[in-house]
Amino acid sequence: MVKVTVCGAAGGIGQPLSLLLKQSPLVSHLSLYDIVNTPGVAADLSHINTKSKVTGHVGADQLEEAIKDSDVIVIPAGVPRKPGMTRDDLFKINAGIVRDLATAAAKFAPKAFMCIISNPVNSTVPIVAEVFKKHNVYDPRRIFGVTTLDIVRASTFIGELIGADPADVKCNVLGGHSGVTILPLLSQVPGTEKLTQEQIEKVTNRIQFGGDEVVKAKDGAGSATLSMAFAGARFALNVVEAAVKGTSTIECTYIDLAAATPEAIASVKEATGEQDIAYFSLPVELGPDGVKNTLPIGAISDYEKTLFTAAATELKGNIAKGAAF
Ligand SMILES: NC(=O)C1=CN([C@@H]2O[C@H](COP(=O)(O)OP(=O)(O)OC[C@H]3O[C@@H](n4cnc5c(N)ncnc54)[C@H](O)[C@@H]3O)[C@@H](O)[C@H]2O)C=CC1
Ligand SMILES: O=C([O-])CC(=O)C(=O)O
Repeated sequence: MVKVTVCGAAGGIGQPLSLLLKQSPLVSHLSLYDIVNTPGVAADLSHINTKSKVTGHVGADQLEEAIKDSDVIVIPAGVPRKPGMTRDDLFKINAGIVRDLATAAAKFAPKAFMCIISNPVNSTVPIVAEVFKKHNVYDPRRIFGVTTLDIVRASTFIGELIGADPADVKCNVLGGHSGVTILPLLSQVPGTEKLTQEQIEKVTNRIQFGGDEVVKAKDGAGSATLSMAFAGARFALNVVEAAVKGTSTIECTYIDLAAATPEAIASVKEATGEQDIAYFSLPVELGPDGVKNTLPIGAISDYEKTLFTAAATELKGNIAKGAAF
């Protein structure tokens, strides 16, 4: 029995994400929470002939029921960007939303795997961690910042460039989830040797600012929703599969380095010029308790080293802001 709760389920990400989760035979109860419209979304999805039960819960009064005993909680609740905004500009509104949802999770589903999509991810993950610490239920292995869209974008853009099927292109993307904190490691991807330095820098920048490309194209109507739903479902279902079936999958995800191995922590220190960073996205092997193992960064190019230094400063500021909130 696996209960997955989506908080923000009526939104641009929430609806297609819930649709993709409804298709999984691994989910037995899909619980949809939002402050609006979840009864309709739940009624609609409940007609799909997969075995999971769908329930809709609307408003703070129904949050406990929505969240209670969840195994996985996915949070795409909050406001998206408009052109000209940074992800950090969303902090003012989204920090409080995420804190309140995390508080309910800490009380009613303290063992749930928390998959945080709401931006700014670099800060919202530390917020969730601090809430869980306050309630004495913190396990850093169970809280994840969902950075899967960066990995999905890297596969797509690199695949286009080197003429490979994007589904076969695996590129680790480390660091955080905003602009220069997004660190795609192209030098580790077979087939990129043939790219010029100019091509490498251009595609790196495109991966780092892929979110802006969508925000600009949507022209005031929000940010990535469909590709995010795809990425979010992939991540959440990998977490479920690792927990239920013991399938070992490696996904890059933004975690508290308290859950990382000494080798992985040392590799972050080395790559960032000996900076102390509390949260970082690393290749994580998922298991029955969440983070089972973390892989070190591995060899990186001189160009990638310069990216790590720039990322570290911004990331540290984002983390401190979230933890202090
Ligand atoms: N991690 C990532 O890679 C990505 C993150 N995002 C972020 O995901 C978030 C959601 O984006 P969209 O779905 O496009 O926004 P949206 O505005 O379409 O949907 C957000 C939903 O959250 C709900 N909501 C607001 N306050 C809530 C509360 N207190 N409790 C529960 N639900 C609440 C709204 O009613 C709405 O249905 C944004 O912060 C966005 O920046 C977006 C794309 C990628
Ligand atoms: O760009 C945004 O604001 C939404 C997001 O995080 C992304 O698409 O990567």
